[in-house]
Amino acid sequence: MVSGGCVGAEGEVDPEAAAVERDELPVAPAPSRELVVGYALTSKKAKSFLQPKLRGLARKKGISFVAIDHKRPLSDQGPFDIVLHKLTGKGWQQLLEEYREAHPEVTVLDPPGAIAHLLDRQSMLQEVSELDLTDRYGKVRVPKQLFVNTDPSSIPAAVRRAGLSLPLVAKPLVAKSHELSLAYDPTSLTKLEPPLVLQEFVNHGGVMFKVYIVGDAIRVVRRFSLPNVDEGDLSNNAGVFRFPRVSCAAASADDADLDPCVAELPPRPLLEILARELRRRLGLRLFNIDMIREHGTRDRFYVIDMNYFPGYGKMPGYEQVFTDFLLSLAQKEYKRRPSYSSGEG
Ligand SMILES: O=P(O)(O)O[C@@H]1[C@@H](OP(=O)(O)O)[C@H](OP(=O)(O)O)[C@H](O)[C@H](OP(=O)(O)O)[C@H]1OP(=O)(O)O
Ligand SMILES: Nc1ncnc2c1ncn2[C@@H]1O[C@H](COP(=O)(O)OP(=O)(O)O)[C@@H](O)[C@H]1O
Ligand SMILES: [Mg+2]
Ligand SMILES: [Mg+2]
Repeated sequence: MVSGGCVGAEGEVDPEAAAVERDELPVAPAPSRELVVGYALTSKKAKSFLQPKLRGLARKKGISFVAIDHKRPLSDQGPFDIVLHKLTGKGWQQLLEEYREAHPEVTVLDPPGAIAHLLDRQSMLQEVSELDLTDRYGKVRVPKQLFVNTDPSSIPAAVRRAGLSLPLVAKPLVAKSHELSLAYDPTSLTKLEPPLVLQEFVNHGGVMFKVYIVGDAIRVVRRFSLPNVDEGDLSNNAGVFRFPRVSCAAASADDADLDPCVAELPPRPLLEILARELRRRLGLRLFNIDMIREHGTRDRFYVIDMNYFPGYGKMPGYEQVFTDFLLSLAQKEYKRRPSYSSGEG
């Protein structure tokens, strides 16, 4: 059996923490009053995220979660120290932007503009692609992909021109739509419904890695994924195969008896660089990366999906990670205040 694994980001040096250690900055006392975290989430998300264990631990640490009415101005509610949100809709975006402008002292997780980058599968992987990460621990790439918004009959020619090889994973442009399919042959490409992103299918042994990011913390879990496709499958299959959400919670692969070459977690230093760079480039603190290892290699990885504020309720130890993260934000905000630097804090 391959044991499950968690990756922490202890290797990173926080310059502020280092300064405190050297006694160059006074240590900020924990905020003496309660930390109020307003949340604007769907009821499904509130249920999966705000589990009793999280609420209980938060209460012990002086954090309270307060539901936000997404139809009313935020300034009439609260006051909040932190706002957590995952709602779409123009009305909400507008209310949130107005609130951010009026209350720069409140940490909004995360800025709507930065989130928008992950809501569209065409822009989602752009930073990973530009980063083109290669170091001694491995390479991280994006599968060759093509955005199509043309007449379906012209898709085979567009695919040929772009030099993409079959089979292709067809993904709706809008990331919150999860109706994906696999197209094995050119004719089946004409049955697809644009706008789509077509991505080369990469064999990876049926296991993928969910890399969860919460501020500076990183945790990784294994999930079952699509099996390899071989030459025989390619010549014997035709058509478009819709596939269900293979990476759902029920399919956690952390306790399965897996081929160690397939199941070995991506090297931690590689994930640390990847997460740090993406946090910085995207301006996001709450997201996840879906990664696969090219079958038959040890160190060639592909990022296939990224999600804003994913299903953290399934991340081992998320209660501790999240409450620590929220407290660290409060500390940072406290240190930014003028009263802190003038020594009155
Ligand atoms: O519902 P959950 O807990 O499975 O979380 C979904 C995520 O599942 P996972 O983290 O893989 O377990 C899911 O991740 P995947 O896209 O399946 O990789 C999405 O983040 C999904 O959000 P949205 O539908 O894209 O807006 C997430 O849905 P929301 O909870 O945000 O609605
Ligand atoms: N390029 C790819 N190569 C191989 N498998 C893929 C590829 N893209 C997606 N998959 C499989 O399809 C699943 C869903 O695709 P993903 O892009 O993560 O969409 P979603 O947002 O619905 O999770 C992945 O978890 C993985 O199992
Ligand atoms: Mg995914
Ligand atoms: Mg997704």
